[in-house]
Amino acid sequence: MDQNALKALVGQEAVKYVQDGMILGIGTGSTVRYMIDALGERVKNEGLSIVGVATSDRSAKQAESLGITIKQLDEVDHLDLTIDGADEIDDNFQGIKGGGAAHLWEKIVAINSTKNMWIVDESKMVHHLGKFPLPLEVIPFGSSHVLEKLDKMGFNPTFRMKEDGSHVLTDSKNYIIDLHLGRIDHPHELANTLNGIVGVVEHGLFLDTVNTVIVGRQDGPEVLNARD
Ligand SMILES: O=C[C@H](O)[C@H](O)[C@H](O)COP(=O)(O)O
Repeated sequence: MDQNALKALVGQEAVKYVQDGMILGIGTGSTVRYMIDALGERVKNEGLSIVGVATSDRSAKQAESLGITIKQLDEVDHLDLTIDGADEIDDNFQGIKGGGAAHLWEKIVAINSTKNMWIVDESKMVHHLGKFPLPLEVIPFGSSHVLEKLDKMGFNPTFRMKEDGSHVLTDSKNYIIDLHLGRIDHPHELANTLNGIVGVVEHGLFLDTVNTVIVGRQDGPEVLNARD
């Protein structure tokens, strides 16, 4: 199976955990796209009744096009389960997200969700975080000074740019700075440091967040329980 087939596999597996009446957080990314497709099938074929809260405009649009009811986070009083992708997951089930520039909304949805499930192909499982550049969502105002500060701190930062030379913009119209760290030995310490930098809205370290990971492996989906 190629990478896309593994992504489709975990997307289809994840929707088996969705129950009638749930309020579901819907993540973002190429893996979640398959999950949304599979969810749309269940809504259409089984009459599954759920409300989705999307972590990006793209996911909301796709879900609505498939007949899935979407509400804003502030219109619901809780979320039962959120299904999202990830860029890296380490041996302690800590993760990096934000490769698709959606980690701010994803984190807000995740912390308001009773349970969090991540779906990934096996290439995302790593022993140590940090090979994947760590995304930061930053306010455009003064962002070059934030970049300079991050550079002086040794974080090897770059703005994420489009091919036309303009900044990648998040759904909140902010910029993304990627930190090329190579290896993150102390993710909680790094998270605290980044939380203290004015102008950084949110970083892509998702620590102590996920309950269940579904990994797409060549011999089928593997379900890992991270924490209850
Ligand atoms: O910002 C994007 C999200 O955090 C995605 O969930 C993450 O980047 C994984 O995306 P993909 O499934 O496309 O690898």
